[in-house]
Amino acid sequence: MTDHRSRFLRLALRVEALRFGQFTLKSGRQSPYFFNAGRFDSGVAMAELASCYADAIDAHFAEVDLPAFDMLFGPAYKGIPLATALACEYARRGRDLPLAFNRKEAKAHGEGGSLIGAPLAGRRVLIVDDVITAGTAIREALAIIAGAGGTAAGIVIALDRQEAVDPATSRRSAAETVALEHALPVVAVASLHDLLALAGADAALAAQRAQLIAYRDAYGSVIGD
Ligand SMILES: O=P(O)(O)OC[C@H]1O[C@H](OP(=O)(O)OP(=O)(O)O)[C@H](O)[C@@H]1O
Ligand SMILES: O=C(O)c1cc(=O)[nH]c(=O)[nH]1
Repeated sequence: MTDHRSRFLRLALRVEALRFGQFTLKSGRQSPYFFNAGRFDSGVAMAELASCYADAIDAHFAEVDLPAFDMLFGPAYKGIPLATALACEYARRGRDLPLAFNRKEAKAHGEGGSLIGAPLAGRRVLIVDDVITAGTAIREALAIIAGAGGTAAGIVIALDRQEAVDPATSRRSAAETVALEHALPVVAVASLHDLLALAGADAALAAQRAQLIAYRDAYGSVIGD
């Protein structure tokens, strides 16, 4: 497993952003695990997370000659601190990227509207979010960017849960579906596959493995090892 994957998973377990139990997802599915990006709730934890995102992005785009994106967008709510922390990490690495995010409810006073930050028009925008399950949040973000005159250049998430939108009809994951439909790269720092690999090698996680596999077999894009 590449360094940024295992660093991220161990960090997420340490700050209890990754937890095991029974959770209801936005899609209504009952999941034996949950990734709560709200638990990166200190400067050090958020800075470490941002460095994992930047390493994953740089590894993915290493072969591209021109900068593949020139702006970051964080969808409300959890994408907002993630995109902001990533912008700070890129500044630390010598790249100053414009940054924007949205409000879930438009504001009628003051500056008004639902977009905050640098203008999206004419930019190649990298969407920064925490997790993809069914892809609903990412589709909304794509519509916001297009509506504001920007061009989506890619999507980066911390965790790809690798779930099919409707497993009865297709086992293609939501992330792969969005990638194909919009011809966009979807970069995940880590995936359920990586979490299962870690669970297989780590005695403290071994007890979770059977439930993760049962869930993956019910909803996942990948079945079997
Ligand atoms: O792929 P999906 O099925 O859309 O699920 C993943 C999305 O769900 C959560 O967002 P939520 O809408 O709960 O908002 P939050 O960021 O305000 O917590 C999460 O932060 C992802 O953005
Ligand atoms: O599908 C979701 O709603 C979801 C899954 C997850 O692991 N984390 C999260 O914030 N949302």
